Amino acid sequence: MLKIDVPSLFIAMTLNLAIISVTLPYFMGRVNRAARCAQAGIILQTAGWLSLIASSAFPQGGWADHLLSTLAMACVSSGMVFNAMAFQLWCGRDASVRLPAAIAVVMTAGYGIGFSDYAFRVGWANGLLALQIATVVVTLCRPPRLAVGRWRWLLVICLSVQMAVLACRAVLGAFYTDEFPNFFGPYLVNQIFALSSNSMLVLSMAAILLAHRDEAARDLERLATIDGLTGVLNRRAWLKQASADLANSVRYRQPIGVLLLDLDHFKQINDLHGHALGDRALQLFAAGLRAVSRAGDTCCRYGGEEFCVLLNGANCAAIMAYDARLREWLAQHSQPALGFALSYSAGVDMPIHDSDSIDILLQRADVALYRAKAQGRGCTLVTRSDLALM
Ligand SMILES: Nc1nc2c(ncn2[C@@H]2O[C@H](COP(=O)(O)OP(=O)(O)OP(=O)(O)O)[C@@H](O)[C@H]2O)c(=O)[nH]1
Repeated sequence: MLKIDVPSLFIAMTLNLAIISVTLPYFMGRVNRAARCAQAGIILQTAGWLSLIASSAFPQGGWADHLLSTLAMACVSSGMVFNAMAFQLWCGRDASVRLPAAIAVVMTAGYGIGFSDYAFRVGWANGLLALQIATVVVTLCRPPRLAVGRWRWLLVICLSVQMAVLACRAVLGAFYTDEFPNFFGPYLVNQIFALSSNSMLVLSMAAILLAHRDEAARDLERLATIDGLTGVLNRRAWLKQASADLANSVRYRQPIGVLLLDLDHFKQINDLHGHALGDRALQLFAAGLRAVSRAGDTCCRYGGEEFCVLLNGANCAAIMAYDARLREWLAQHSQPALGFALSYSAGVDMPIHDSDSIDILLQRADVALYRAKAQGRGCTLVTRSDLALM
């Protein structure tokens, strides 16, 4: 008959947790809040298990046992709070974990106060830890704000197993104390808990690393598509999006247009006010584009001091209205923010033939922009006079 030695399993698990706590920051890096929360959660869980094992070295019910066991409960439950924060962040939500945090506080306080009553403390601690995990499972099951991988379901499985075993321990400890008189004894529920804790630890680590990899992939995607200085799309990402939008607008016979914008005398701005203020002018301009854009408008930094907007569902009048809103926004904001008025020239184009590509639209808009510059800057011209009728 196979003998399952409960204390050895718990010691092995605590050792694994300790090794993970030390090595995880090295492999994962402390790159963002979610990673730091996950690492803090694992460190606290390790501290909790170490305290629990240390408590068994002292006389049962004595002050050292009382202190170390209560500390263990505080660490384990707050470790779960930090892990829950990481899960929230990885799902694209804010790190709100009020309910698990409140359960951690209430559970630890009640455990410390009622420590002398074995049935109470075991029922209370295990029951509330199970409830705390249940709140985390429910949150994980809610639809995430970001497209996340299957790690979410892996965590749901791991946590649900832990929750079920904790709930059993709560019931046995509180109502069938004779069958569950201590934590490290060779009782079936202890053996199941020790085995499941070990295997769930391995699976949870895999899920955490997968979640972290998901996030790293999202960061890379963002870096590859967003202009670092202004926060709007870069040219490559915009061209991809604009080509798809143009194809759709041709298919569904919807109007669409391109507005190519170039800041006026930007070299002079850099020369007179310095490169840093030049950068701020670019950021302000991008903020203006975002402020006046509506759903369906996609703007990007086309390069240097040149920007581009694709206006879905917009005819020429709507594009000129966008342009007027932008000029008004800049008139209000550029002087107070920069100390000088920021102006731009722009060219507008819309498709003539179904086969017109986004590159052709941009080429024609660039010709109109060139004419606007030649006419003295600070104005927006359309490529052909008949566009105004579209
Ligand atoms: N501060 C800053 N300047 C930039 C950036 N990218 C490009 N520039 C500057 O933008 C200036 C563009 O100058 P030009 O192409 O001569 O255009 P301009 O001075 O705006 O003249 P017009 O377009 O004819 O009105 C150059 O001096 C570039 O160095 C940037 O990221 N930050």
